Amino acid sequence: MTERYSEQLRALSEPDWSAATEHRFVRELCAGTIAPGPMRRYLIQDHRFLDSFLRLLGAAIATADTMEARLRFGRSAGVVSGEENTYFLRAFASLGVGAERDTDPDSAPTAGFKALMREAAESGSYPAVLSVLCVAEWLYLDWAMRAPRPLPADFVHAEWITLHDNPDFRQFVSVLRSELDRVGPGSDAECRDVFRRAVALERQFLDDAYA
Ligand SMILES: Cc1ncc(C[n+]2csc(CCO)c2C)c(N)n1
Repeated sequence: MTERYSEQLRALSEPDWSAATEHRFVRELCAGTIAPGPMRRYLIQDHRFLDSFLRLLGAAIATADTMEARLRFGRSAGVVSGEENTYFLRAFASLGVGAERDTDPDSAPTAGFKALMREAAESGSYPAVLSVLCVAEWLYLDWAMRAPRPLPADFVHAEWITLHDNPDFRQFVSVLRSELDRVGPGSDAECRDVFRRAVALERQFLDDAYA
């Protein structure tokens, strides 16, 4: 039996995929034991990631080759712009994040992600855009769905997990994987390159929370 194309890409991205999904940040977040310092640093950097991510979703809306996919990306853009953004604002208030939200420089992995997302968006290539989106969503679902229950009491921890493991999000990851299975093999070299670089950056992004 041949493996799904998206699963082949995931396997090729090892050992970075497992290093990210089993990262110290993930373990401490899911246990509710993560120190405020790394949580703050992570969220400040991640909020910047979200801005470029929205641009990438815009590129997916623009480059998708079916209307059905375009509609799905449009709905996801609404979620990221709504619920997800308010989580950041409430979490910043709870963690006492002030001016550093704007003044801290971009970390190297944040800058790398912004560059990769811009590159994919500007390529105009639906398979390249899908490769980055698929990593950013599927890798998060992969660790979030394995979080031990009950979830931590602090909403800063618990909500970051449920944002990445809920029925709508699972369905979105399933669409992204099906789309990549469908169009990826026609642009194999490009997808392998972009997917692998995105997974390496995910791992570095998590490492950076403890830098
Ligand atoms: C470095 C980094 N990689 C992936 C995600 C996950 N993520 C980012 S935007 C988005 C879409 C809607 O939730 C998702 C799942 C993240 N937050 N930070």
